[in-house]
Amino acid sequence: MASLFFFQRIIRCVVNLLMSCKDAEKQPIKVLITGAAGQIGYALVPMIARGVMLGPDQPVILHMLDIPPAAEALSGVKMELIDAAFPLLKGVVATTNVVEACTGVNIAVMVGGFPRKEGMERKDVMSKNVSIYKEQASALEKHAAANCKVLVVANPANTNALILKEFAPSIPAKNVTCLTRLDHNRALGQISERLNMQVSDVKNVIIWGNHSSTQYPDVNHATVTTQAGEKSVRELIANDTWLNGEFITIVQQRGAAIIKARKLSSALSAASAACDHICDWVLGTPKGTWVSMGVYSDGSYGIPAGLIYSFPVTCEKGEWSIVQGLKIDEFSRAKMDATANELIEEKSLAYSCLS
Ligand SMILES: NC(=O)c1ccc[n+]([C@@H]2O[C@H](COP(=O)([O-])OP(=O)(O)OC[C@H]3O[C@@H](n4cnc5c(N)ncnc54)[C@H](O)[C@@H]3O)[C@@H](O)[C@H]2O)c1
Ligand SMILES: O=C(O)C[C@H](O)C(=O)O
Repeated sequence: MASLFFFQRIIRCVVNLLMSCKDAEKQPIKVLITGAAGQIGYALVPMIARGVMLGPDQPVILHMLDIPPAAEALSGVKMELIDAAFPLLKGVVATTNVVEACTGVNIAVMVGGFPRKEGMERKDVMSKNVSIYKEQASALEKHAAANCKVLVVANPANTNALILKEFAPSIPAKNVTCLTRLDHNRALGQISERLNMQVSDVKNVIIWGNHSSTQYPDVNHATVTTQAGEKSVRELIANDTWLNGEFITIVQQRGAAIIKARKLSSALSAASAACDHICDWVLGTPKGTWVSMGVYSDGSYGIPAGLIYSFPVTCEKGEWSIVQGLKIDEFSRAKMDATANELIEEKSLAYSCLS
């Protein structure tokens, strides 16, 4: 009996040793979160520290940036991170200094900015936020790690990302993306609710274009795994009127519906989508599955080059590629062009705000 106990202890020690060697193999990844004292930041940082973004065996160091009026709240978030004793969390920098925040970061999640409030014009948010993104572009360009991957969450997300890309010319265009994964996940959620099926069985919806009410949620290539095999969403739902009407409007207006219900914009779902976006980008999309990401257009599907536009992408070895060759019908073409036109207008508005 005593020897069995001794043997078990030895096995446990060997397992612990192997686990700690495995842990020691991975260098911590430095993740910047701007606007970290805000509501998305508060939901996002524990997810990253728990391994939701980069995997359960990937140590992380969090760099949290906010502005001076939020410094005390930011220090409170740091205290809570320490109190949560996350095993993967190897360090926390909480600062209002943009250079300190950007130094050496491998991933930058840009959440900082002003959310639109009641009575504010689109231009009011645009002018405030694009100047933040112009300034932070330079800091990232000068101080982030080479090959830093950037995800812009703050609205107007596509145009902020474009400004960041244009004012950080040495950061490769393929490294600057914006969040439309929340819209993608919302579309998956609506389909699974309608069919009363598991959301994990639905895949390959597409969000085309802008993270705004002109986005086009497209189910023409989406499928559901059923006991009888893979079926198309259109075939299973068998209601094109709903799919071409109400479904699109629900997804386009979901952010506004959440603001109406919570009196605050979405935060937990936005944080979760940001983790999904980076996780798939870094670790790869499952075979046969694509996701939606706002990326720098190369002219695919006739979308003007030089916009940050949401496309279906697959990811492998830390690189995204736009899914090519999907059939686009007339209905989709019109919606894809309308959201591209809005992005062209936003781009010129952004430049007029900066001049
Ligand atoms: N793309 C998406 O899917 C999506 C979804 C939800 C919200 N959003 C956007 O994300 C942004 C953040 O939303 P929130 O609810 O967390 O807002 P919030 O107001 O709670 O937090 C924003 C934080 O950014 C900080 N900030 C302001 N200027 C900054 C700067 N120059 N540098 C660093 N930090 C700065 C603020 O002090 C604040 O703490 C908003 O623009 C919102 O519209 C995008
Ligand atoms: O902040 C908003 O305007 C809404 C947000 O972008 C969302 O989609 O939930």
